[in-house]
Amino acid sequence: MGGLTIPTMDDIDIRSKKVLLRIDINSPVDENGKIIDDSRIKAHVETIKELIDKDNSVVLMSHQGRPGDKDFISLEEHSKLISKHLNREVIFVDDVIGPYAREIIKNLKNGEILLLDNVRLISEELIEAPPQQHVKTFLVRKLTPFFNIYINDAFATAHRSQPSIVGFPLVLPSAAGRVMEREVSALARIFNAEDTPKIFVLGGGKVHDTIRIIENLMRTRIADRILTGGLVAELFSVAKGMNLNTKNMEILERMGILSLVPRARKLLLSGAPIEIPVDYKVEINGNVIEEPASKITGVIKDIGPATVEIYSSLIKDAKVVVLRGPMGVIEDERFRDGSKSVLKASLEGWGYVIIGGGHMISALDKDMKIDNNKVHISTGGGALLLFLSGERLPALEALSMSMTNRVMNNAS
Ligand SMILES: Nc1ncnc2c1ncn2[C@@H]1O[C@H](COP(=O)(O)OP(=O)(O)OP(=O)(O)O)[C@@H](O)[C@H]1O
Ligand SMILES: O=C(O)[C@H](O)COP(=O)(O)O
Repeated sequence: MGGLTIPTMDDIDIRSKKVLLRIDINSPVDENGKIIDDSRIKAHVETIKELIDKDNSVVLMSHQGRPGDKDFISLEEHSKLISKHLNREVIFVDDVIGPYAREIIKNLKNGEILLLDNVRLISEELIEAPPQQHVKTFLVRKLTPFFNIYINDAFATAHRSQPSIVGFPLVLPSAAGRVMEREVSALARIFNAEDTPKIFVLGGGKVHDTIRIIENLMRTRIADRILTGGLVAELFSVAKGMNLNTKNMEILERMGILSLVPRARKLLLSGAPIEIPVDYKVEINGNVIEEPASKITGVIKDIGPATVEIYSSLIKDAKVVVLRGPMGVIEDERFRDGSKSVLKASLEGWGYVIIGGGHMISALDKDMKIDNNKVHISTGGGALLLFLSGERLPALEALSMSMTNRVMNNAS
């Protein structure tokens, strides 16, 4: 991807070794600190299974939240969920680099799995710095001697230049795990010039990030069409000179979105193929009504049925469809139709579909048929945004560097 080649588990000898496996099981938790969605945990089962089947002993490392936040919790419950999905025992140790953890790592036998506690208990893990600096951290220096191999399966943390992500690849033979590998090869399709037409369906509330994505799509001339929803659509509607009425303008102002209007105008003037909704579902005094985009009186909450029809027909002809961010306020059942309909059209079309972002993924219904050969559901949030903005992901750079280092070491 982006010219980077990264080693996978097929490129290194991973039999009967002691493996350090960086995963991302950072999960949403409720007010009592209980995990409410274990999809990231489930995603890593395949990589762990493969390592165990190859007679390795596996030490799992992950973060959860950040110090000071409510979701900064121990990984004990995570260990139980990994164990449940793997159907095998997972030892948990409430330590990361201390003598107790190191002793257990040292004595771990082939076929055994150990989960270390939240790696962000080690303050070094919060520092963003280049790999060469992170090689010198206590985390990397204390743990490296116990391992033969480092595998990074944490695509969702690929945008962080932290020691557990970029430090180990410089000192241990390293490779991408199966989740990382799948993400990278699926996302590489986005920048493959041969797969056209490509349609991007961009919605949600992270408008500052999304405008960077659109700027990159223009720079790289990757998108044939960009269909907007959510607050992204409102920004481009204002930039096109539509009158969204005072209430919606106040919301955009409060969220700092109006400051992006000049950038949005510049994109439109440079010929960006951006489509905006022709109608919306709005809320007025608790009631839901449909209004044409030219006559908005309520608060915009979803794209309307005419827009769904136009977007769906465009999506069905695409070779690659990328969906990120919902079309409306999907937390409210009354405003989920827009997101569900564009998802349905994408799944029914003949193109390859990439779905990213927690909200859009949560709009997938259980009865929607998902063909894994043509649908990729990304585990990445921030990492996916950065990737789509055309920026390099430190995790991939470090894995790529590890390969160059190995080639050089073998030659000397
Ligand atoms: N018209 C709208 N007005 C206000 N909020 C909106 C509107 N449309 C969508 N949203 C909000 O956008 C939020 C989701 O956007 P966001 O960009 O965070 O997407 P995401 O897919 O969840 O991203 P990630 O998983 O990376 O955090 C939801 O909380 C939703 O209510
Ligand atoms: O959920 C995420 O985006 C990743 O787990 C990274 O977490 P962070 O934003 O706290 O670094």
